[in-house]
Amino acid sequence: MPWLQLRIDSNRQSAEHIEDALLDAGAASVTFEDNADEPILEPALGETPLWQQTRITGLFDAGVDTAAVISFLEEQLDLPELAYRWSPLEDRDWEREWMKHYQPIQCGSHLWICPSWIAPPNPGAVNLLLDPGLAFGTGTHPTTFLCLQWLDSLDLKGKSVTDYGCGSGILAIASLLLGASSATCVDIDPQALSATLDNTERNHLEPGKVAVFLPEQAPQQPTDVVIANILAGPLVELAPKLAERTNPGGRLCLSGLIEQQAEEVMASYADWFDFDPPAQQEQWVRLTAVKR
Ligand SMILES: C[S@@+](CC[C@H](N)C(=O)[O-])C[C@H]1O[C@@H](n2cnc3c(N)ncnc32)[C@H](O)[C@@H]1O
Repeated sequence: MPWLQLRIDSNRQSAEHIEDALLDAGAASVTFEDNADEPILEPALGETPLWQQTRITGLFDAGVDTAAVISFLEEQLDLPELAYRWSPLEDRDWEREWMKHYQPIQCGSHLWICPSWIAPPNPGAVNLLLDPGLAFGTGTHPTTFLCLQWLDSLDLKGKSVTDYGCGSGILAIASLLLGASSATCVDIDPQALSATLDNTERNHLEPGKVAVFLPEQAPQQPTDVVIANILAGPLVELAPKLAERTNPGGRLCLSGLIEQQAEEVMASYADWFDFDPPAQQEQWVRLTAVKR
């Protein structure tokens, strides 16, 4: 049977609501991707970040009444003009087509991010198993990739790590697999905290090594490494808090900002940290520093 796929780009907060509406409209399955397709212009420090965008794809039988589906969704989602795109998908391999997008990614000399349905190409490497889900962080986005490359370059043996804005927990889990002794994960989104715990289990890490918290509940205890892949605005606001969370001589990694925002972000941390030269991929910049 041939299929039709319906793509909707949305912010991540609405993604679950859209998933429910697609299933209620008769979708056979719904999948999510971090949407890194659109070029970023010059967002102000607090502007909605690109990484909050999610592409939601519903798969429908080709005989579906497309107009009825759209009017059902517009009504359910209370969106009079939903932005969407229908496209056909061949019967033979729709599932494989979708899975093909998630290939193992090498991040530095040791670390690979591998979807759980593919045998790790290098079994002797440090293989982090991760499947795409609602929480951000599959390793495909440059902001995450830059952090993973940096973690891979460090000697993390016995270090304590804070992953502030943990999403899927990918950075905390990578740190632990690379030798860190414990990880404190913080996120404003409870769904990210449960995804982090699920991914910890998937990677056969001792549950006691990872602790997850909403920001207001997070202990203030400093750690040896602090990583935050958020947005320039929150990174500036969080500067005193992240400084307090970093041990003297400890390392900081900030990601989720673009070149034009780097100077302002660095200035807000300058009272406590000495910065390394920035690293860049596409328009995204990663800042790393040592606490004095
Ligand atoms: C870009 S995702 C990063 C996820 C993952 N750490 C990675 O590198 O792929 C940013 C995450 O930060 C969270 N977040 C945004 N603002 C935050 C804040 N002020 N405090 C804590 N978490 C925040 C979001 O919910 C989201 O899960």
